Amino acid sequence: MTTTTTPAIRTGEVLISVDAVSKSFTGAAGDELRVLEDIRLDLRAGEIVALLGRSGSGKSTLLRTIAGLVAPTRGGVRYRGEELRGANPGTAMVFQSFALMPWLTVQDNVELGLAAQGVPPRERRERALAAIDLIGLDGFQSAYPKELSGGMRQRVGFARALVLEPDVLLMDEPFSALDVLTAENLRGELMDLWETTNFPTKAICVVTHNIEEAVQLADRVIVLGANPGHIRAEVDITLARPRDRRTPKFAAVVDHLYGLLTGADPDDLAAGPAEATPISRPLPAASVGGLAGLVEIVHARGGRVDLPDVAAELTFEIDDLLPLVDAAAMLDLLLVVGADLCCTPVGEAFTTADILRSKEIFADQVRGRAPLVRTISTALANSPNGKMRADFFLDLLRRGFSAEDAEQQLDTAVDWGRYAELFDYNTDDRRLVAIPAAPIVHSGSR
Ligand SMILES: Nc1ncnc2c1ncn2[C@@H]1O[C@H](COP(=O)(O)OP(=O)(O)OP(=O)(O)O)[C@@H](O)[C@H]1O
Repeated sequence: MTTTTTPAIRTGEVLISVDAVSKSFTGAAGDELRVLEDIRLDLRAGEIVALLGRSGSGKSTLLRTIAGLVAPTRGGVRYRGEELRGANPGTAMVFQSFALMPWLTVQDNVELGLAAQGVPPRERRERALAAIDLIGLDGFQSAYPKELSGGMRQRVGFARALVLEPDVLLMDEPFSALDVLTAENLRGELMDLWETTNFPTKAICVVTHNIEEAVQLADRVIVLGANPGHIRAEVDITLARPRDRRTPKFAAVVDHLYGLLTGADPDDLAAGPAEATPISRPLPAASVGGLAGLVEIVHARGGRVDLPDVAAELTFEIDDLLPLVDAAAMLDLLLVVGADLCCTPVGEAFTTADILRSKEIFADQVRGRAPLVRTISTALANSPNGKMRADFFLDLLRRGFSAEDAEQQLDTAVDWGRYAELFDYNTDDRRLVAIPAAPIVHSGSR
């Protein structure tokens, strides 16, 4: 495979239009779960577009809507001007999980889509062999998936999509199930193929939560915000290819995207902390230990750190680190400035105080800024015996979250409430219990 810095000439025509798409699912309690809100997006020939966002921001749902596998609740998707009525004929998908048929050989797996299109057997065989060759699997056509490494299996996943010669190749976290080195190799090879003029595909749309991957691959990054998923920013990446992640220019783009992903979403700030509700301002999935650890790191390094540096040093995935950043920012313990994290005065007091004082500070912050903790705390204070069933809060949360996310919200609230000594959870009867305020001990009192 050859590497070239000259991009193939492509026309830039609009291939797919996502037109004011909103998508809701029905939650476990029969309520509406809003997952995408008013998404507008064109995919043009010649470009690689990355959909970047945290877990739950609706990236996969958006990709599946573009593929015609999920029907929008409102708005529509057009392929070459035609409104989709089912699967998008101009796309093929590469999945994170490879999604191969274990009982079929590599050859048969690659031929599957062609068979579904009614392509005659002889042509199927020839086209599949060419795709297998293109993606570096020559000689493995008779192997079964279980005989292949993860990287080889994903090559089959690519061959199976590319053999269809789709206008737009859709990829849902295609490298995230692979080890770092294999992922890096396959990404590099895909980019080499993309740069050649005979690559069968005119555009690529890739879902990722990995910022460096987005910068490595994309001409344009769409940053998605959550609750519900919406486009927060669009960033053109004009770095020359092949892209070297060790250059300062590459690092600057990564920093910029980090800032966009971690900074306060202007839409989230519409309501101040006091007016926000448990549903409009969900708790980030961060334990007290995790977020306190992050504040400690920032404080120990002089009160200001570069977030990508810390992530790289700790070998964190952004999905691991961002909830901690969000939680610390929500509680005003850290401030996010671009890609930097700064310790706030409250954060400094929290991290340097003794344990009792640190708990008091934490309690003040969660009462003021974490709506779910405030709601539970107030409800318990108003209940006759200071106890309430956890299911009561779960039912309320299911009006805005999936069953799994509602559980996660309650788990986080209990962890925060427990540390703040506001309430606890009794596993025997699944009730939340208010922790009575400790009596104030005055000096001299007995
Ligand atoms: N078929 C479905 N029914 C109900 N809820 C769904 C369905 N598909 C997705 N969701 C919910 O929609 C939200 C967004 O999911 P989606 O997988 O699109 O997000 P994502 O950004 O791709 O997340 P991840 O990176 O974790 O895959 C989640 O809360 C998920 O639980």
